[in-house]
Amino acid sequence: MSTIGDQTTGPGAGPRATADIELRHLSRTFGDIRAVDDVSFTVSAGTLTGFVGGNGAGKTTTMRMVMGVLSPTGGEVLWDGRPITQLDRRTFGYMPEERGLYPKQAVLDQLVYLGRLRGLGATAARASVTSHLERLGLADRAKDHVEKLSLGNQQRVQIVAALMGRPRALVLDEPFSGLDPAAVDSMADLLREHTSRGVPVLFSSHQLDLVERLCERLVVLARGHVVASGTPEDLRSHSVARHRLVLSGDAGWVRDVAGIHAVDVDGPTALLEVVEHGAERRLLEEALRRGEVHEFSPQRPSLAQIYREVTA
Ligand SMILES: Nc1ncnc2c1ncn2[C@@H]1O[C@H](COP(=O)(O)OP(=O)(O)OP(=O)(O)O)[C@@H](O)[C@H]1O
Repeated sequence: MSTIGDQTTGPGAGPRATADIELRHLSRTFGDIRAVDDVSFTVSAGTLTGFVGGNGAGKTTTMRMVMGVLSPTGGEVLWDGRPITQLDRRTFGYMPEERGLYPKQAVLDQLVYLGRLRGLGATAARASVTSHLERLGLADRAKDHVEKLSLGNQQRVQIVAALMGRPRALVLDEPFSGLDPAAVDSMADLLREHTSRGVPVLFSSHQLDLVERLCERLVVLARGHVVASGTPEDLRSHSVARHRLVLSGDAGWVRDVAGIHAVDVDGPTALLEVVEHGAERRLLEEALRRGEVHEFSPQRPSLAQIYREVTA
């Protein structure tokens, strides 16, 4: 068995990895279903990229094509600027949607075995697994059979399986699902250590608050298409501006102001979208004419709001 990497255990040690994963016009059909349709984006070296989209949007299918589990019906995946090979993929850490641990094998033995399959030497595999189990609070469960672990702890074992050694890239399908807040924090720290040494990380998630907190870049998929991508700030700058208005009297009249969409009105408080440039000025003049204005402030759109807009 060949050995990939060195004897170091932590993700932060050793030389930097600096290659990108590029998806170019990737498509996949299943019969009549266009599960993934002309998807292009880059997971840049050292970048944590969140992959979001509703159920059935095509995230898992896309990740499977990146990992060579499924072949594309169109397009290609590049690694380091050239078509990706199975050998390249052996150096990636992958957490598939179907988790596939052996229930009746001890955690440590199973992970060391998986590390050996990934090309790690026996000593390096054991050292990396042990250090990851400690980081994820599972050191005392190393000798337990996987089936004895709670679902959340089985998920932690899956994380170790994907992150151990020194993967050159990470492709993680819902890695945060089922984790408690402490495990989410440990996982986030681990991912940051990988990105800080140049590893491109792509992970899917339905937890938009978490994606917003962690990601430097985002790709939003809907019905097999990329409907938005970029940094959270890029996406925000394309979002419809929202303002909060607080008056001394009832704010119901704002519903009739041209160019303004009243998202929510509750007594003297209104949440508004400015759909026509300059309408906020008209609105404010009218508000001042009618009485006191306690607050008129732009609202920073949440990722959840942006997500609803781009996938509508
Ligand atoms: N092996 C398959 N055979 C037929 N259809 C499939 C197959 N795999 C996926 N699909 C279809 O492709 C579409 C995309 O599915 P996919 O699992 O990639 O979405 P997803 O974004 O990962 O969804 P979720 O968030 O629910 O996991 C869906 O319509 C799904 O039913």
